[in-house]
Amino acid sequence: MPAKVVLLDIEGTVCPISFVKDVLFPYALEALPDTLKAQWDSPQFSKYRDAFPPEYAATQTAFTGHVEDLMRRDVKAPYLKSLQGYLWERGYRTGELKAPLFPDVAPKFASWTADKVQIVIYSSGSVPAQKLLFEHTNGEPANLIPMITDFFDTVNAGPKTEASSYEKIVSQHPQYPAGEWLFLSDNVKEVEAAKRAGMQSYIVERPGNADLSEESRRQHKVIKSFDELAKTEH
Ligand SMILES: CSCCC(=O)C(=O)COP(=O)(O)O
Ligand SMILES: [Mg+2]
Repeated sequence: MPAKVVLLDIEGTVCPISFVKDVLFPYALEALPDTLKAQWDSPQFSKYRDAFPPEYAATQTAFTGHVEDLMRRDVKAPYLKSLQGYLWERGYRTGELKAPLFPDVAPKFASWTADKVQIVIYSSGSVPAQKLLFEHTNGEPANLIPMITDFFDTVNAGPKTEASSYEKIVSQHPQYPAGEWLFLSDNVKEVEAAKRAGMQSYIVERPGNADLSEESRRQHKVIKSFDELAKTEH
């Protein structure tokens, strides 16, 4: 059945993993010391600080060490993801940060929109960080937000490797049963969770992504570009 909703992962699916690891993460780490010095006790920053475990929210030194450790290990803790979105905001607003979408992404957003296919995002990045990214892209148009119906992260949906998270996302859009959703992700475990929830789901294999096992290739459809999606699939 053709999908009426396309649910998209971000990192490794619409933009390269290297943009996140080599551009966004270093930007956040560089912005951190000045942000802490200027805003540690400010009402606008305290919500990010207080979301950290108390032992790390106690001092700027402990906080910085924990942020560095989490980013080094790419731990997708919601309180880190929320802080990262805050730290990236200035970079996107000043034009220093711009999301390098794969070339097929923005044109496909336009054709899905023309075909009345809903575009929904589900990423470990926080919803505010997702919105910044899609508002500031290298695409044409640069701001893809008007084409996106909804945004989900691990806070409002749950972990991306659990079927219940995909069920929750579907429950937020009850006019579209799970079978009418197509989830696209670079992560095999996420694809498997979406399938357990009744969605259609394919692996997206982009340059720079982790290698896929032969077993994954046997069990799942793998695409290298959104252009490979036939009209019968969405
Ligand atoms: C949208 S924020 C930048 C990406 C990010 O921090 C992240 O963790 C992306 O993970 P994904 O679930 O999109 O692979
Ligand atoms: Mg991903």
